[in-house]
Amino acid sequence: MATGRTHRPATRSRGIPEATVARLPLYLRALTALSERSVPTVSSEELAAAAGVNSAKLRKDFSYLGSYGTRGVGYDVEYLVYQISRELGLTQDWPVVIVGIGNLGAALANYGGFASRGFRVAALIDADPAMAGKPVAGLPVRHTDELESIITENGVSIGVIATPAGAAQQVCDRLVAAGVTSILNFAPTVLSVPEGVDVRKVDLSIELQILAFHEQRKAGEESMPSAGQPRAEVRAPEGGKGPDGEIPAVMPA
Ligand SMILES: NC(=O)c1ccc[n+]([C@@H]2O[C@H](COP(=O)([O-])OP(=O)(O)OC[C@H]3O[C@@H](n4cnc5c(N)ncnc54)[C@H](O)[C@@H]3O)[C@@H](O)[C@H]2O)c1
Repeated sequence: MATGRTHRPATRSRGIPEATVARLPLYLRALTALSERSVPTVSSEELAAAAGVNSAKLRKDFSYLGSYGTRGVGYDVEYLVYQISRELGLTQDWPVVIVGIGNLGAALANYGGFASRGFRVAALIDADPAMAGKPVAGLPVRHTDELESIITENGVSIGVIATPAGAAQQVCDRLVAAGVTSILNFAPTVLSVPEGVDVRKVDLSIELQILAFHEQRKAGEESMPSAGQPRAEVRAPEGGKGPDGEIPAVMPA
């Protein structure tokens, strides 16, 4: 769902391509589900299907981790969960701040899935003085005046921006100046960041627009005259569909 824009090379220094890094969370999600069902091993085909990824690509991805599985047995689920978590840096706790505690920011703050994946919401920050001190998801909202001290005191390196688009760049600049080096941006605007700062953005309306494209194409196919008639070519967005008909809108190749 997120599109990334980083200043990093396509291959990280440890030799794992960015596209592989982007698929690791998909494998981890599928493996975690298997682990919760106490499944001990999984074949590359089964795991690829569960993650919505091609199995040859999965084997190539795992070779970067030095994980080749055992012929006839497959991959050890628990070990892969550990290995991928370690590779993604999830074996440590990441304090995160959310800036902009409106409809979206409050919903994100209330989402329990961050904590279970190693992301602790350290503080909720908003510019509205009327919100300061009000509890949201068990945390008092802090005023933006405190942004820099909150970042420093909590050792925060990841910031989430859920402000209106017009405020996002200024919030981003303050976060970066205070020491944040990774930003998840929900505001519908492109952020400028210095070298070494990673930005991922999430835009559900872009996902809906891609689905609308496919809906339109399906409707066009249904009303198409029989074979032999000329038809206009409609190109699918880059990436095409996944194995289960899923449209990987932003999955890197
Ligand atoms: N990415 C997505 O899929 C998606 C989905 C929904 C909303 N959004 C975007 O998320 C943002 C928030 O949407 P919302 O519905 O929660 O809006 P909202 O108006 O309910 O909340 C915005 C909050 O940001 C605060 N704010 C404004 N300027 C600020 C600043 N400089 N510093 C700190 N806080 C500030 C406001 O006081 C308010 O509490 C918008 O940009 C919206 O377009 C994105």
